Amino acid sequence: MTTPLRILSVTFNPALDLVGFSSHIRLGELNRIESLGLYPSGKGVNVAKVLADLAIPVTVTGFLGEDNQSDFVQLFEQNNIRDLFYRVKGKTRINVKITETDSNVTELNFQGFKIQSQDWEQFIAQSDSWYKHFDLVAICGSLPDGIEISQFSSWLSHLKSQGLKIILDTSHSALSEGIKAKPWLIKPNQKELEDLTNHALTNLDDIIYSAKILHQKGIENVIVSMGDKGAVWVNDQGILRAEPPHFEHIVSTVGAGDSMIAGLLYGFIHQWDKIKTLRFASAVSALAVTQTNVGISDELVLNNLLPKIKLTTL
Ligand SMILES: Nc1ncnc2c1ncn2[C@@H]1O[C@H](COP(=O)(O)OP(=O)(O)OP(=O)(O)O)[C@@H](O)[C@H]1O
Ligand SMILES: O=P(O)(O)OC[C@@]1(O)O[C@H](CO)[C@@H](O)[C@@H]1O
Repeated sequence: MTTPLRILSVTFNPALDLVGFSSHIRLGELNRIESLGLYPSGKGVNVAKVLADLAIPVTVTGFLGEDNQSDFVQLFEQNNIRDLFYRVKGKTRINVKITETDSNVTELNFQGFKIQSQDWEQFIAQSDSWYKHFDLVAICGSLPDGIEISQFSSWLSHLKSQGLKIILDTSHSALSEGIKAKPWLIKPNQKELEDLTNHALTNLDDIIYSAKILHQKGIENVIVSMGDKGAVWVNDQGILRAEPPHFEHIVSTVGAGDSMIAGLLYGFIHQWDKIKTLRFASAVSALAVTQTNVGISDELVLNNLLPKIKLTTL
């Protein structure tokens, strides 16, 4: 039997997500919001939450504000998530997420804490031994102020040179600079891919063309997520498209992409083929949009979703 892959999930800029519902948001006016929850989150934390629900051992790291860490600590303890977060002075940010009746989700993501150069230096010194303990490192979400983008990119290259498989799920300059390190997998959504290529991608052919170019540049797996239109996965084995079922009622799309990353990791750990892996990842992410928070709330519902994912080899 082969040794299971060991997973590290990194969140440099976590958040407490304040999730709510309003029939209609009026800009510039007072809006009364129904509270749906306050969840310790951030992209890599969400990935870990889903993996923990799927009974996969996972370690988390990144930066966490020491002044409001209790909800995170409780989450990690209750879910057996190994906590290697580096504590920094101050508070982790709160992000606001509001779903409206028409399923539109408005997100207000705040900037977060500022990382001091000594925090970054200590963090990367610790990361130098990751290759001994982990196989796959998922680096998820935005970079807080204080992390120089060029340092970030050369750090990624260093991790890669140590033999780690890097999954990079970020945006803006962290993505455009990060891909220079040729991560093993990236999962931009359509908007992130548009920003990266500087083109409006109006149809599936355009999206696939751009994904292929990134793949040819040395990124082994390029997966573009397209919200309710599903995802396409370009790698050496070809192009695979997944389409989720249609949901009349969306609770919150927040964390759908993170749930997809967790589902992909689950497939890699079990050495599933590409079709089985993307089917599972798509079902996990589709489940996420029916909930206020990420996670596998009901395995039966997840299993019922699996046959409803349409897969097409293109
Ligand atoms: N409305 C929806 N119905 C069904 N499945 C959905 C819907 N929205 C998203 N998904 C599923 O979730 C996946 C990821 O969604 P999306 O492209 O919105 O990711 P994202 O923008 O990275 O999300 P986030 O940053 O909030 O985690 C999609 O590929 C799809 O499988
Ligand atoms: O500001 P970032 O780091 O890009 O994204 C942060 C965030 O929007 O991502 C998660 C959903 O994917 C949320 O839990 C969190 O608030």
